[in-house]
Amino acid sequence: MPLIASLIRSSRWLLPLALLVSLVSGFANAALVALINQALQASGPQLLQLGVRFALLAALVLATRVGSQTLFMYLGQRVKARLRMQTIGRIAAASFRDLERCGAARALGALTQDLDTIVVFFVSLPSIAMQGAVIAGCLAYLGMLSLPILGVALVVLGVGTFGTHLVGSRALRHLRASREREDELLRQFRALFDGAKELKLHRARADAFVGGHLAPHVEAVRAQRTRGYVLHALAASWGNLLLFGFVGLTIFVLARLFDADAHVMSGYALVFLYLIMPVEGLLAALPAISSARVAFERIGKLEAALPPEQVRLADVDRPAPATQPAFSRIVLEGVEHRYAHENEDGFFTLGPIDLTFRTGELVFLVGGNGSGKTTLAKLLVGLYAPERGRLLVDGVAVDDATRAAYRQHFSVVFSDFHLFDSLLGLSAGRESAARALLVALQLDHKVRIEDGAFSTLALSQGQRKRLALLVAFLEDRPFYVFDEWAADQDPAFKDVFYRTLLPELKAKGKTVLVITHDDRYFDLADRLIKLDSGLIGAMRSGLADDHDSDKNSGNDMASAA
Ligand SMILES: Nc1ncnc2c1ncn2[C@@H]1O[C@H](COP(=O)(O)OP(=O)(O)OP(=O)(O)O)[C@@H](O)[C@H]1O
Repeated sequence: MPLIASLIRSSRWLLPLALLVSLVSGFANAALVALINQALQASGPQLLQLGVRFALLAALVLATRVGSQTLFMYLGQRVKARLRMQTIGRIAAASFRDLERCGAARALGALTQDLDTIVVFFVSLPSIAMQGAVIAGCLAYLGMLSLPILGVALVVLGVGTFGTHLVGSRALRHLRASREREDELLRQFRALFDGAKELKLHRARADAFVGGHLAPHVEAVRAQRTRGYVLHALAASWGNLLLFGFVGLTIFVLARLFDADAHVMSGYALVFLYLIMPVEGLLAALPAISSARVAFERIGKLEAALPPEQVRLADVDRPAPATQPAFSRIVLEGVEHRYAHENEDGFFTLGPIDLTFRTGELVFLVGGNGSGKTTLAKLLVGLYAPERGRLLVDGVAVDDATRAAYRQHFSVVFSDFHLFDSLLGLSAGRESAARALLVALQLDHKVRIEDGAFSTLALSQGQRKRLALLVAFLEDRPFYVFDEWAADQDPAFKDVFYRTLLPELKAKGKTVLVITHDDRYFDLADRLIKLDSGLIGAMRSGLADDHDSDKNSGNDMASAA
């Protein structure tokens, strides 16, 4: 698995060191058996010498055990942090469309549950390594006592491994399937909170959701996990059965056949007693190993589902020129986007769209629900790459490598905006401007800005939208897009938005696209574009030279409203 290989590489010398310490601990532990067996036959000064060696060896076992456990704990947490950052990096670098397709539940599951499973595995690695070393050491001692019996032990080991592998792979299938179901559960858990109002207000809905939706999923996960663990328990029992069979066969049959003396017999007894614990320990670790395998697979799959956008970072970091406009024209040329609806035959197709936006224009985008306005905005601002057609900035086409840089032209408040609780990515010098905006947006009695953070986000939806507008103003980008921003505002502030704030932006030379249903203000726009089932249905232009730049601009303005 490439993910494991990269983790092993990134741990550099720590993992081999931790493994080495575990092996030393395991072998030292096995050496104690031989020493104890010798001590059983010894007397006088030899016994004293063996006693000192026993004490030293026991100290070594304890010290290496503590050492390996500490190292693996440290490694486990380091691996978790590294994987977490790697996964976060992948999510942050993925395209918006891939993020939408993937969904938050899957990514959250990977970032929490799968990473925890991997850490549990890492933390159990020292005991696995030590137990492996004890078994190897015991087998070596067995070989010193009797080579034919070692041969039998190896055959038994082979049969045992084959059997546990067969059962274990079936168990793995169940664990894999139950983990998939858990992503769905995570999605449903979110609905418990997001839909709390709707559930509280409708008893039958709450019962149907909890009893009819959540409970069967919880039950299915339980059943599948249990099946997986029971199969692992069966594999472990199979291993134990073979061990006991081998011990019985050796003590009661083979030792007699090979005529073993008392020293060899006590050696067998000790080796077997010593073997039982680590063999059981290793078999008990099988579910943790399988779960970690599933977790690694899932993180790998998530990373494959979220390939990074091809970005020329130098372009993204380049500051936008403050004095001259960043563009004079943005052109959408035959642009199309299609959503495939899962479990449905239909597709929603936006476009082909031909449009031109110029510096300092105030454009209104109108249209019925589901006509494609937000989708068009996402295409315009570069969140979606057009499936057909292209975007041009002053004649230069935007491509995969320049799309991230292109997006930096826009400040957008979507209708499902997210408000961060601090002014991320804005210089500290913007705080005084932010305070002035709080006053202008009539929020200064509610919210303060301290150390670059809002004092509260516990606000009404309309107030939160004003804060989102504040953030957009602070960004001071050349192109503004507002998606039904005024829908939650009171009539007085709606008026401020349309009659004061928008003209101010325009006066500053900003291009503004306003998605709106407020027909009272349509006359304020330089241009009105109407979308109808994904196509531009009508346009009204206030600019004299507009009609020659847009192929769709010949329609009558009256029909637009
Ligand atoms: N993430 C998505 N995945 C699949 N289909 C989508 C997605 N977002 C929107 N759609 C579909 O695309 C169509 C257009 O949606 P869009 O949000 O662009 O419309 P809109 O004009 O902004 O609507 P409204 O005025 O209701 O906000 C809808 O029919 C919807 O079913």
